[in-house]
Amino acid sequence: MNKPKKNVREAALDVLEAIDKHQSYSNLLLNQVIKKYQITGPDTGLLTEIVYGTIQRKMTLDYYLQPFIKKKPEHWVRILLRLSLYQMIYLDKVPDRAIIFEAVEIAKKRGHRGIVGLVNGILRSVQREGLQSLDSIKDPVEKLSLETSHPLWLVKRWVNQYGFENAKAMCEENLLAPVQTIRINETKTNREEVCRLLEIEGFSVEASPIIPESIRILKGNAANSDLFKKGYFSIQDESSMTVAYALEISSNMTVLDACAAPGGKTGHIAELLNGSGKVTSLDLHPHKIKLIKENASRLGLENIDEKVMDSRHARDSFQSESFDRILVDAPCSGLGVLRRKPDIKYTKTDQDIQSLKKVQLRILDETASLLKKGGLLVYSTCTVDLEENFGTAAEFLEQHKDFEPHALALPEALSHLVDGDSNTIQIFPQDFGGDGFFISCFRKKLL
Ligand SMILES: C[S@@+](CC[C@H](N)C(=O)[O-])C[C@H]1O[C@@H](n2cnc3c(N)ncnc32)[C@H](O)[C@@H]1O
Repeated sequence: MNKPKKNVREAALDVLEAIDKHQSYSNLLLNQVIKKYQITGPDTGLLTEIVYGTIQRKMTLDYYLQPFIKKKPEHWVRILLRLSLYQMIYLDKVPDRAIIFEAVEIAKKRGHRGIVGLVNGILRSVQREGLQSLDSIKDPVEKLSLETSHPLWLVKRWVNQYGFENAKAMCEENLLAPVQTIRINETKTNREEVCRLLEIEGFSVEASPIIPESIRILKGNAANSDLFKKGYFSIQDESSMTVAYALEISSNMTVLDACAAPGGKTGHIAELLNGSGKVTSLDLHPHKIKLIKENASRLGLENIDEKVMDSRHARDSFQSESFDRILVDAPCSGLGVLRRKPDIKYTKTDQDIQSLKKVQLRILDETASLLKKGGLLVYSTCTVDLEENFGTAAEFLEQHKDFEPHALALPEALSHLVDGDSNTIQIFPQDFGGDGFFISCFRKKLL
């Protein structure tokens, strides 16, 4: 194995600095740095854990560091302190003295002697004196915010919307690493076969108790399996897989996926159509349309038609009433995927929610006329927010008297999460370990 071109902690510092500076997504930057510095094997896991863990716990780490910091340090020094403290508190595998040694070496490379002394001094003081307790914070909401590193406005909002216990369970779940899940491409193979082949390859797997065509990967990264390259499966979260169920797909249907990239749900719908019908997949960004094409070709799906298009102007390109099903898996605040993209929690604001709601309603409004009478329109998001989700769904119905709520069709294992014949579901990350997701279904009236 080649030696990586950069030490893992230094690489972690680079990624964390770039995320803060350029507001870039952690997953994209991490992948770039792994490639650039040729980081492989267990080092990839360690780098990922340090980067994600430090972001996930940023507010808690700052709370612990605060009594030891007398003067505001340079930005990179604060990040170095955070990532070192993260390892000291949450990573058992490396002794504190090794973590401090590494931090000091990085400080020597990057800064002057004063900074080296500062980093060494602060980390040694933490080691000697221990961490200030969170128990001195009397307000339970403020304590939850600091304990789980979720901004106060967000915790307050969730407590108001869902109650303290639900908000707490969600914040705690958001700190856990998600289990990787895959969706079997049933046009090529079946779940038993893929389970068997993955186990031969050395993966540890179990059949999903939630989705009949899904497998949970308990050990290993399924993206590295040959079966992935052969198109036997896609990597997709279980909550995300439930969306295609709500569309009630059957053979020969024409389906519009109005916000389709990178194509997770497009692929699922095309598989359910099993070679018949057609999925028309739109996305605003050409580079993202490329991802849908690559996925379709890997999965061997020929019933997908990808187009770069702003769905807010879809009526210019399609005749009215030309689709049996429409999916609007809308651009959203993403508060249901904080385990995968923890940086979102520090950058999103309640103003973002307001403007996203407008875009979502605009796309729903534009595409509604493209649906055939009797057809189903599904609006979904990967967020947990009452106003954004239920608010948009309610406003859509209010403005479109030709639509009515349609009882959600879901995998059997999720029926207990829906009230009677409700047309909506809010999946919380703590429900079964899937992403937070909202799904709602409307039917266009026949008359
Ligand atoms: C939540 S993601 C969709 C995920 C996708 N359905 C999947 O399952 O892989 C939302 C997508 O909407 C796209 N988007 C945002 N605004 C759009 C618009 N006005 N028209 C079309 N696509 C848009 C974004 O580029 C993004 O890829």
